[in-house]
Parts: sequence; structure tokens; C-alpha cells
Amino acid sequence: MAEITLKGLAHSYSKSPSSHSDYAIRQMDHVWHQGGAYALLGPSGCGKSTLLNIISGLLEPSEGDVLFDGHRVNELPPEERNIAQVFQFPVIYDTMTVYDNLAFPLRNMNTPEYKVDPKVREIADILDLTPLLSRKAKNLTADEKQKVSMGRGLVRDDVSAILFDEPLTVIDPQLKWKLRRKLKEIHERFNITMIYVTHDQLEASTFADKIAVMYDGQVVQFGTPRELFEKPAHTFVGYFIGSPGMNFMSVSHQAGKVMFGELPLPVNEAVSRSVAAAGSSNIKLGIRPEFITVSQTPEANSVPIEVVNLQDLGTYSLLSFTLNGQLFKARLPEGHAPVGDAAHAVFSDQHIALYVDEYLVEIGHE
Ligand SMILES: Nc1ncnc2c1ncn2[C@@H]1O[C@H](COP(=O)(O)OP(=O)(O)OP(=O)(O)O)[C@@H](O)[C@H]1O
Repeated sequence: MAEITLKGLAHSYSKSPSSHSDYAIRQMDHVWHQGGAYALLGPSGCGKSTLLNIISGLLEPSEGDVLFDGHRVNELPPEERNIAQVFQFPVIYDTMTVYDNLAFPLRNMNTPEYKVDPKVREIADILDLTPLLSRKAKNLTADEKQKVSMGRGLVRDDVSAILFDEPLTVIDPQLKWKLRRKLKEIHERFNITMIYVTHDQLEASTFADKIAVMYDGQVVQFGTPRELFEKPAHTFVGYFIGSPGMNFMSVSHQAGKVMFGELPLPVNEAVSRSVAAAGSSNIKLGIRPEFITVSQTPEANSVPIEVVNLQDLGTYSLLSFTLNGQLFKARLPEGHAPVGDAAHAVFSDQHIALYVDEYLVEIGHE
């Protein structure tokens, strides 16, 4: 079992990094608690695989420490870390049977056969692989192969954490949810720390209790799926989480008003005061598409908008509109869509979030 701590961690693939952009991982402090089901979520190139390889020992970080239960493991090779890694593409021996594939990690540690057999059968049972035990791995389907790959990580009793690097990429969409559920089941049964890397928010939130959102080499927020939706700590989280993501307006404070370009925004006193106190030229207001209401006629605190497109998605409509030349999205309940090109939008004050230099700042309600 392991608690994994990353302390002052940074990594550059360049031998002599000179600027921020030379780092795949930028200064990171993070703790993965023992037994947690975590996801590491972020877009392509943000550093997810680099981080996973540093944890598993495939890569030595150029700065900082990796600690397992408080012990520094920077120089320990993967086989001495008791960590299993499941990759995008199944890592199995095609010419061996499923049984021998599952037994391999145990036999490799000279485990006596009387101990190998019950363990292989237990894991095969959990993964629904029992009927396939005598089959050659090369004859399996992609999802069966990936299950064998996972099984190889699970057979060892001493495994303290399993790292999954986009493990469902090669799996058919209709089987993905089944395997995800299986992983959840395994997590509950074995109390192993699991870190699941993905760029898919749905995959992350159905697997993990807590999600680390990575952006540009850093974890910008670590929270429950709900926290990421309700209180994005960074503009990237607001944009990346949600369907569609948060709308942002670059604003300034002029002559007592919050200005979105040339347009004064009818925000409440608390928002206005917080924008005035922000002390930066990079101030953004964020509003989720769910918290914009649209009407045909002007209402208190509404702004005039131009309708661009309306998509009927069954239980709700997705409205694209422009305000001050910028495109916004609003998610409207059935029957609330405007008719025609001109309409009026209200941004719910209590759901407006303030971002200064891309990070969330609490709006001071006095
Ligand atoms: N072996 C390497 N040598 C040099 N640069 C690398 C190497 N591996 C990754 N990088 C760079 O490090 C950054 C982070 O890459 P990484 O693969 O960790 O991101 P990722 O989030 O896992 O992306 P993806 O989902 O596309 O795999 C990228 O800019 C990438 O180009």
C-alpha cells in the first residue's frame, strides 16, 4: 500500500532548460492518498504520461522528489516500486495462454506454483476471464487482451498502486463502460491506490473520486467531479469541464463600472467591488452555459444579444449567441429558446465567477 507524494517535482526533457516552456512538468507538490481512486485529466501534451512515468519509475525527474509512504524512491527502478502500469495498448505475451500471462509476474518472483494457481484463478474470476484461461492470448479481442493486461497488474499481492495510461483507448465504445465498472469494483475490493490517466472528462468522473486536472505541466485543480464543475479553480478547468465549457469575458473596472470591452455589464455590487480590487490587467468573469437565461424582451440586468444558432438537444437547447463580438453558449431548458435573431440574456449574479491571472478569486459578499 502506498501514499505517493510528489515534492517540488519538475521535469524537463531538455538537458539545460532555460525557460518555462522547456518543462513538461512545472514545479508540482501533490499527494495521492493510499487507497484513492484518482484520475489525471488533461489535454494532449499537458504532461500526463510524463508524470505517470515518473511515478512508476520509467523516468527519473530532473528536479524534486517522489516519495512512497515517506521514502524517497527517485532512483528505484519500476520493478522495485511495487507499482503496476497498464498502458493504452495491452502488454501481454501473445504466444502464452491467458493463464500463463496472468501467472507470469508471480512466477517471475519465484512464487511457488501452489500460491500462483489460486491467485491466477481469483483474478481471472474478477475479470471474467475464467472461460478463457487456456486460450492463447493472440486469439483474444482487444478488450479481453486489455483485461489480461490489467490482471497482470493485479495478481501481485505486493502491488501498492496501479497506474492506468488511457487504458480504454483501443476498446469499443460499448465495452468501455463495462471495463470502467470493473475497475471500480476492483478498486473497492482491493483498496489499491489507482491513478487513471485520460483526456476524457466523462471517463475521469465515472472512475475517480477525485480528479487532478493538468494543464501546461501543472495540476491546476484537484477535486471531486462536482467541485470541478461548481467551482473551477482555474479558467482552464472551467473551459475543459462541462458540456460545453464555461464562458469567459475579459473585463476591466472603469468609472465605477465593470466593462466588457465597450459594454458596461449589469453585475451586482459585490462582483463590481471584487473586479475593482483585482489589481491585475488579466481579469475574467466566468459563467457556465447553465446559468444564462434568455428572454425575448429586456429584463432587469439583461444585455442585448445576437442569436447565432440554436440546437435542439431533446431535453434542452444549446444557444450560441454573440455579445460584444464574442461567442457565448447558453444551455436552455425545453421551451425557453428565443425566436428570431435578437434576444436578451441575464447572467445569474450568484453564478458569476471571478478569475484574476487565470485563477479563481472569491467574490467578497459584504
Ligand atoms: N521523450 C520525450 N522527449 C522530449 N519531449 C517529450 C518526450 N515525451 C514527451 N515530451 C514532451 O513533453 C510534453 C508532455 O508530454 P506528455 O506525453 O507527458 O503529455 P500527455 O499529456 O501525456 O499527452 P498525450 O495525451 O498526447 O500522451 C509535450 O510537450 C511532449 O512533446
